[in-house]
Amino acid sequence: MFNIDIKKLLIKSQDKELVNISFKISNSTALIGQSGSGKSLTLKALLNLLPNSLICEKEIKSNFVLDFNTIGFIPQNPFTSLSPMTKINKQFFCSDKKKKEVLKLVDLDTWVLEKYPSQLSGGQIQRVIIAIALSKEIKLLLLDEPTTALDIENRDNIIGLIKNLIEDLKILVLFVTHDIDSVKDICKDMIIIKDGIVIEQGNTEEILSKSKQSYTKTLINSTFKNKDFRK
Ligand SMILES: Nc1ncnc2c1ncn2[C@@H]1O[C@H](COP(=O)(O)OP(=O)(O)OP(=O)(O)O)[C@@H](O)[C@H]1O
Repeated sequence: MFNIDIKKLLIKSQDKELVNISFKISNSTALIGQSGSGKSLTLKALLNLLPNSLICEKEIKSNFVLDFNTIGFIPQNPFTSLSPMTKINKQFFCSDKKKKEVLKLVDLDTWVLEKYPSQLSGGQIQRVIIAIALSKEIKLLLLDEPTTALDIENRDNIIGLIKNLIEDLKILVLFVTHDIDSVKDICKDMIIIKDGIVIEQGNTEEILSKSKQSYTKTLINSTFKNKDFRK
C-alpha cells in the first residue's frame, strides 16, 4: 500500500506563520478544521500550487514519486473547474479506451464526451472531474470539499462513489471537508487542525467517539448529525 509521511510542512506569509504541521497518510484520511485553519493551503502545498507570495518549507517521504502524474485533485466547485467552451471529450488527456474505462468507474456513459459542461448537472460534472483525475495513474486523490456545491442527492451519490473508488482502486485519499457525516463513511483516519496546527490525529471512529480535545468535540457537535455513532 502507498504511504506518505509529511515530516514537516511550514507555510508562512511575510509576517505570519499560517501552517506548521506534520502527518502521515497511509489510508483514506480526512482533514478537518474550521474556516481559515489551513486546509486548502495544505492541499496547495502538496500540489506545489501555493502562491509565490508564500514561503513553504516541506520535508516529505513517500513510497512513490509525488508529482502531477500521481496526484489527482477534486476541487470544491465543479461548475468553475472545467473549460466552459470545450467539449468534455477534449478535457481528457488520454486514449479513448481509457476515457471509456474511467467514465465507467464513475457511472457515466460516453455520451457525456460530446457535451459542454453547461449541458451537465453539477453531480455529472463532478463525476467527469473525478474521471479526469482517474485517467492518470494516480496514487493520491486530494478532495477539497467536493460536495459543497451539490444538492443533497448528488452529495450522497458522490460520497458513495468516492467510497467505492477508495475500496476498488486502493489509492490514498486526503479529504478536506466540513461534513463529519461523510468522514465517517469514507475515512479511516482523521486529522484535526486549528490555526495551522494539528490538534489531534488518528483513527476516525476513536476520535469521533472518544476525543478529549474540546476543539474536536465542538467541531463534531456542530456538524455531526448521526448521534448514534457516538458512544
Ligand atoms: N495567499 C495568501 N496570503 C496570505 N495569507 C493567506 C493566503 N492564503 C490563505 N491565507 C491565510 O491562511 C490561513 C489558512 O487559509 P486556508 O485557505 O488554508 O483555510 P481553510 O482551512 O482552507 O479555510 P476554508 O474552510 O474557509 O476554505 C487563513 O488565515 C488565510 O487567510
